[in-house]
Amino acid sequence: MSPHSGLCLRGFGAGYHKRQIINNLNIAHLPRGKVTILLGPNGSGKSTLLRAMAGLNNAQGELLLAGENLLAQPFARRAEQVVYLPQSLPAGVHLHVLESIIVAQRASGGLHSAEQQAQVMDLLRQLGIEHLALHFLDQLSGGQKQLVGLAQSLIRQPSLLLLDEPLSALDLNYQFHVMDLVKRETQRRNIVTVVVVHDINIALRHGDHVLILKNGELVADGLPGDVITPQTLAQVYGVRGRVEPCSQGMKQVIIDGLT
Ligand SMILES: Nc1ncnc2c1ncn2[C@@H]1O[C@H](COP(=O)(O)OP(=O)(O)OP(=O)(O)O)[C@@H](O)[C@H]1O
Repeated sequence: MSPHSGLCLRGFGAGYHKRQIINNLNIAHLPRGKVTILLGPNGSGKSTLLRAMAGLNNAQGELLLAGENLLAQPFARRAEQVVYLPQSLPAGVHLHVLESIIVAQRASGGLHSAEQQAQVMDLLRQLGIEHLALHFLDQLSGGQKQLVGLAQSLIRQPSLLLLDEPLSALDLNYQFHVMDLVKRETQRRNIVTVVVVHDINIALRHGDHVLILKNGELVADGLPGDVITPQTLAQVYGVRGRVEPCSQGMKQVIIDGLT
């Protein structure tokens, strides 16, 4: 596949009014149809990077999607292509789940109502939360809200999907379910997806590609099995870890302690 069809960052910078967090970041190619996992310690700049890509923080340099620089586009045009799911949904929204997803769908130029509703219900079914369709958002649990946020993001049909810790409030079953769905939809829609997680084993198991940030700098960019090594675990997180095959042959990380 041509590298021009995916996402490429050149001399990318991001930060806040008085504080630059990321300087001159270069990422050669994040492929379409693949899930890239973004790892890094607390405060390393993961959310800042995702928010800047979505146009929600200051950004400089080039953010090329299929060769087109998103930073040069008006915000409304970029918002059609890029969806960012924050770590938590805004509080105090008194809509029911179905309405909130239809609002997101309309914001990106949706369909007519019967078709709209069928598409939303199908997505809720795939996420295993169709029973929550008529519940109010402000009466859901943390994990249920997170699943609704994911439905709001997926319904908008972005070309670049940025998910900031979408698993943090989910139980083990939903973590697997969500990563499977995100992977399936990323492939089916042939989009670029970047997911922030803290669980190294999720990255190993579900990532097609891994980026690791530390202090706003890229310290690894490659296949999960190539970049998640005892050396990077020590360098990035200050832990002693082993990467071992489990009984089914899949790689897993075991942490023995601090370095
Ligand atoms: N609104 C803000 N204004 C100024 N600095 C900020 C702001 N938000 C975050 N920062 C700073 O930017 C740096 C990177 O924060 P960021 O939230 O991007 O990290 P992260 O890698 O997503 O962390 P975590 O894993 O803890 O969510 C931190 O030092 C943080 O203090």
